Amino acid sequence: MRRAGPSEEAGSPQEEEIRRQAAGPDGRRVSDDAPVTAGEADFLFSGLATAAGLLLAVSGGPDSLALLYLAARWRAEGLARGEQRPPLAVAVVDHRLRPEAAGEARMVMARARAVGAPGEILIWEGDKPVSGVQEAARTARYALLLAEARRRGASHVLTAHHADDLAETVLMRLCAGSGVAGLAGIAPLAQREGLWLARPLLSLPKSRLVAVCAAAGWDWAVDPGNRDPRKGRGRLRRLAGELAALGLSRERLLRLAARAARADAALEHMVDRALADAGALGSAGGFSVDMRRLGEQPAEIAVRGLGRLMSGARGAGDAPLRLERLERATERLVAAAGAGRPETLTLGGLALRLDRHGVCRGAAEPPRKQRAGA
Ligand SMILES: Nc1ncnc2c1ncn2[C@@H]1O[C@H](COP(=O)(O)OP(=O)(O)OP(=O)(O)O)[C@@H](O)[C@H]1O
Repeated sequence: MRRAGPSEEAGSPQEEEIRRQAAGPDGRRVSDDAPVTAGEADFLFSGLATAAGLLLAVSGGPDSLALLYLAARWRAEGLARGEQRPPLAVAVVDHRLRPEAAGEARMVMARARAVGAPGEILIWEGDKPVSGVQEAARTARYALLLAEARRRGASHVLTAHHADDLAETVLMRLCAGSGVAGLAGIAPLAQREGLWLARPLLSLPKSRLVAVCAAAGWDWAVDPGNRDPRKGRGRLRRLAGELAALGLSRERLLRLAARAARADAALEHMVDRALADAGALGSAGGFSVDMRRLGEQPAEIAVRGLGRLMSGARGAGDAPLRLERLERATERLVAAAGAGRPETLTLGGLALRLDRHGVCRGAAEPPRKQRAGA
């Protein structure tokens, strides 16, 4: 008898569960314009009930105002039923890049007060770079949010990333030729500098978050996330209809992300074993690994293993390693280890030295001056 294979049409387990919980008694599909129900929010926030505290990152756009509304309702209704709920606080970052941002920040503070959550306006002070300002703003934003969470004793920073953000990210990564980890898109929960970054709304389309604000009678700022339609994400957003007509719909992109995330988790599990097998030792500042043993693994596992050791040895704020460079470095080290030949190379601020026994040691590259004098 032929066993049924995995269904191509099934959504991610989380999506399915939300549809099941939110569908009416007759099991109808939830409309993309329906506000998020209290039952759905219970499910979306269920993993956060025992957190030490939640800091909500609210920009004043409809997505993050909906996050504020839903989290505050979930907390109030849960407490009223005698259930455990963490304290909430709100933070808005004024990057001092747009004059309207100050007014938007005040509006967010008023909403926070209205739901009884303490709030803080965080300012990105100082000179702004001429190029790459959006990237620098994002880095500064997360640093400010994490510092504020720490100050308040919150364990989690919550952002309002949603399904359209996730689909767009996957599309951008496809365009950039990313690997499996990149195609997994945005993680619903990730550790960042000893705190948690949580995105509880990732399975909901943006239209449902707009519907939450509309139903609550909450005005929102003209979406600060709206981008120039001629560039990057804005351009992809403009093409979304055409891509969907070709079959590259939001649902398919989400399915791809869920499958990539599943494959990524399996590969990471293999990396754990491969590194233990290759006697890997790592700390902030350096690592060592038997490259000959690591090189016996499939190339994907060797690349990830070396990448993980390097990330651990580098600073938390360092720019991520470029995948192509990591792939080339792994290839060179594995080939040299196999031939019993010493090799030295530098990558991402680390010097990687392979001895003739196949042991590779990575350490922070000495500053240029010191090297010149050495
Ligand atoms: N100025 C801000 N203040 C507080 N939170 C913000 C601000 N801007 C964005 N956020 C939070 O980040 C989420 C994502 O926002 P947005 O899509 O604009 O980010 P991005 O620039 O694409 O960067 P990334 O997706 O990497 O965070 C928002 O839903 C909100 O929770």
